[in-house]
Amino acid sequence: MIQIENLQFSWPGSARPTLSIPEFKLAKAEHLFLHGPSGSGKSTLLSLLTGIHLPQSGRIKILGQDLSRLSGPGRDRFRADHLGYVFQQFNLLPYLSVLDNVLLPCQFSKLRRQRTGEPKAQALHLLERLDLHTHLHQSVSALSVGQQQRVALARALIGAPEILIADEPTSALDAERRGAFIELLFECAKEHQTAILLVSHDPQLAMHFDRSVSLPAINTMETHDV
Ligand SMILES: Nc1ncnc2c1ncn2[C@@H]1O[C@H](COP(=O)(O)OP(=O)(O)OP(=O)(O)O)[C@@H](O)[C@H]1O
Repeated sequence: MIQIENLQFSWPGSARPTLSIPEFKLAKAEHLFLHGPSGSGKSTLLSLLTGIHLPQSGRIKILGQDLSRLSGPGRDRFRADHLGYVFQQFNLLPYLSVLDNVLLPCQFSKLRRQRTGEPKAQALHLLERLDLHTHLHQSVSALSVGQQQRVALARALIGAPEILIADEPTSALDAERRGAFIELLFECAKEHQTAILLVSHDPQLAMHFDRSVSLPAINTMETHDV
């Protein structure tokens, strides 16, 4: 699903690479928990896996596709077709309703639209599972941070992408909502054989995953804030 070889990435102006990863793999349908100290490069790695940034050297293959071989618009299309993602800042569109935000991936990707069959019905189902069905037509900017986090999960899951990438997706949720969030995540993943790569500082989440990896263990650069 994900294959990294000899990856090197430096932020512009940085004296040394943030990431230097000789090898990393995520298998089909594998659920991986990624952790590491603040500043160790977890979000940077996710931005490379989602094709938002490109490494200066090395290779990232997602579903066999080398991301560096795609154009910018090609990477956007690839991401829309195959990846569901929940970013730390959610990246919801504030002027759209909850329902329309969840439906967005089906507008950007014909593949995701075809996989859902009936996008609106699936959006409603996901929002109901996340206890957001009474907020369907509300603007997302009027929601609490925890509610926005759950909208971002529903948006990531619609249309059954092959890989779900999530950066601290439960940080704003209370224990009960975190339980519902994780339950839905794994239920959808099981149903569609979705691989999950989830970054979190919450060690309690690790037990739900097949494998737990510390970023400093795979990154040969020592970058974290001490
Ligand atoms: N847009 C950017 N431009 C320049 N440097 C950046 C940028 N984003 C992150 N960095 C730097 O890259 C390093 C890794 O940051 P990153 O956000 O990937 O860490 P992280 O492990 O996700 O941290 P946290 O757990 O606090 O979210 C840090 O030194 C940070 O300052």
